[in-house]
Amino acid sequence: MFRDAILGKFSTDMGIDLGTCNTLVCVRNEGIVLNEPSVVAVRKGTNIVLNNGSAVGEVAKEMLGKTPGSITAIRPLKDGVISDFEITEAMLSYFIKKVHGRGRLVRPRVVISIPSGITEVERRAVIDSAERAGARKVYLVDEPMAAGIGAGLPITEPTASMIVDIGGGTTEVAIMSLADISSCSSIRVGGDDFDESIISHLKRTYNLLIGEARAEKVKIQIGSAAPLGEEMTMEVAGRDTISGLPRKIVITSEEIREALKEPISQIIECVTVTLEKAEPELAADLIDNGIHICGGGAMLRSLDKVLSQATGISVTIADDPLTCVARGTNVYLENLEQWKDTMDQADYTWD
Ligand SMILES: Nc1ncnc2c1ncn2[C@@H]1O[C@H](COP(=O)(O)OP(=O)(O)OP(=O)(O)O)[C@@H](O)[C@H]1O
Repeated sequence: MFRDAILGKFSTDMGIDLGTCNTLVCVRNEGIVLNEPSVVAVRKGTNIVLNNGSAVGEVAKEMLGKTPGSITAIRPLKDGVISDFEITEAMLSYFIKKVHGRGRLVRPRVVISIPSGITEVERRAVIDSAERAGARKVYLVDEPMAAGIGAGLPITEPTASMIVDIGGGTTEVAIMSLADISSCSSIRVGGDDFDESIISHLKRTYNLLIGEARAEKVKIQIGSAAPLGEEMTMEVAGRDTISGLPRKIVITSEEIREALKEPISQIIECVTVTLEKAEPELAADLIDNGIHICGGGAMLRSLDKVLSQATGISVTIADDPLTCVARGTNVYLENLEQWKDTMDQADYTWD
């Protein structure tokens, strides 16, 4: 305790929401200080990060799908978990250095939010990556708890709070009460699967190939889960799979909605399964308390409406849904001294 307090004076403890699409870093008393895409650009076939280790985040995302033969832009997390250990380490190392500053003498303590459904091996990979990236001590917190806190839900009270966090690679659904998770489910379906569905639809229907970045633009510009008051159209360019040449087409919001039906119904099923597992008293509370949704996927037009129709419970989109988990992680960070003994933790072994 005393050692931590002294070391804390020389380091900047930080909270990290390590996401499939975006990584957010917060610092005690300062809030969110970094919000960048979880992308790293490397020399092809190696783990050498370009620009002397700084081709990470926004710079690297711009390269996704546009890299020449010698460069690859990698997303080191897939479906909410680390799929490329070394690249994740390089990415975390860059972010930690950027926030912590090279001049600091002592390695920081780091609180990281992780999906609740991941395996012990996957948890260990997060801890190892953070330690090797420069953390002195790593504390893990459950993403749904952090999301609930970030959304301002009364998760410590004896009443049910339900959060649905629709990220890029995963959807986490949890019912919480008295500062604990009562029931939860997680599926490896999220906003990225919406993009994949759009890519498949254009390929199947129009023989047009588009990349992930363009599919995401289509989703954000005209994507929806329920009919819109005024339907929209959008021009999309890609490569014709038959002629091999670039081509432009005009698509409608109706057809994109149809293409998104499959991943949306998987998310709805995950929510209803969690509701079915809830204790009767907590299920009853939810009639009044409603469901809160967050994560970037929650911003898909009328997803809240469709979810409410399917469950019969009111659905609210949390304020600033993309930063909910990071803001909740920040609350853990602010209370690290009081709460650290209750958090899943791993020590850095000093030589
Ligand atoms: N306006 C929007 N409409 C629909 N989807 C959006 C919008 N803005 C962002 N998204 C999507 O949100 C997803 C990213 O959300 P978020 O940053 O919460 O995920 P993450 O935390 O990185 O992922 P995970 O929690 O799965 O690890 C992406 O799929 C992105 O396309």
